[in-house]
Amino acid sequence: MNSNKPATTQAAHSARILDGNAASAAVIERVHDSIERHVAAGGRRPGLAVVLVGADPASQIYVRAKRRDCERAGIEARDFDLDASTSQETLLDLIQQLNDDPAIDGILVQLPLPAQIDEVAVTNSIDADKDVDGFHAFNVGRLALRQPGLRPCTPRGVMALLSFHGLEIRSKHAIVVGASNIVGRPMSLELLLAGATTTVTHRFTHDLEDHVRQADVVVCAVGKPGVVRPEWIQPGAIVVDVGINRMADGRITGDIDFEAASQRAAWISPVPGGVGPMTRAMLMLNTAEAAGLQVELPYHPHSTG
Ligand SMILES: Nc1nc2c(c(=O)[nH]1)N[C@@H](CN(C=O)c1ccc(C(=O)N[C@@H](CCC(=O)O)C(=O)O)cc1)CN2
Ligand SMILES: [Mg+2]
Repeated sequence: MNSNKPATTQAAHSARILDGNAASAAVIERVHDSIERHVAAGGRRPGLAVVLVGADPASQIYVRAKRRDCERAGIEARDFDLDASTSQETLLDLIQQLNDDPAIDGILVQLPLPAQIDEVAVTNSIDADKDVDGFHAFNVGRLALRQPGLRPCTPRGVMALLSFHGLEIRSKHAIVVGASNIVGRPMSLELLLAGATTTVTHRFTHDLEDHVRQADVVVCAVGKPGVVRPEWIQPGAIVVDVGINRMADGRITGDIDFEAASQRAAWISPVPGGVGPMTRAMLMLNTAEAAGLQVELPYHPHSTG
């Protein structure tokens, strides 16, 4: 993880770095402290079921990293590695057992799932109180109605990354590029909740350039290098790159040309070392919260609007 460019290669650029490695380490440390205090007082260690179906190489990397994060956070990870040919019925049966297991506080089913399995049916079968990915329709609905419960990890991680660096986004004009269920849509709800004027663009949007040019905050989550051109970025904007694109040489890169965008933006998140580690840190935070623990955060969360 993070074996290529470190997050600190900023000397020649004007933009400051939104450092996901530092911010995520600080969150995991607080989660760890809270759990160890709870266990020392006789409480049960939080348990996370980590379910991986098949052998998608990227998913294997993420799941391995999440299991390592559990060790750092003091969370008991229980591993379920299922064959790629697993039926939907078998997976739903496992989820039912985990829903009923009092030692399990959180259930994570790594996405994407193999084609024979309906992702929506699976995410909605998880007990909403154990839905540490925040993908269940009930939890997304709560976010939409300003009653946040368990919140999707990547959008919550973006908000935490901004807060960690002291960035206030209330009243700013934010654009979300990409409207996926796991990032773009809940991202727009998080930004609304924090009081940003929020535009969501997607594959049917005309004039993406005009929208980006007006934005104080650009969150790009498409998974296509170059989809937002650096010259569209307003000088002084905050740029959050959620894209993860694997290049032929094995390196990963974001959706936006980091070097060029750094010449215009005031703040920018790198790939790797930006949003990715925050996604994993929020999974640890959500698991502690699902276990009923209160975690003192190393930043002031955005007030809700
Ligand atoms: N059940 C879920 N599935 C998926 C989610 C999710 O939140 N829950 N999100 C994405 C993938 N994802 C989490 O699982 C994820 C992506 C990237 C990273 C990360 O740490 N990235 C590193 C680089 C990693 C590398 O070297 O490849 C970084 O950006 O620095 C963590 C989690 C889809 N599925
Ligand atoms: Mg996520």
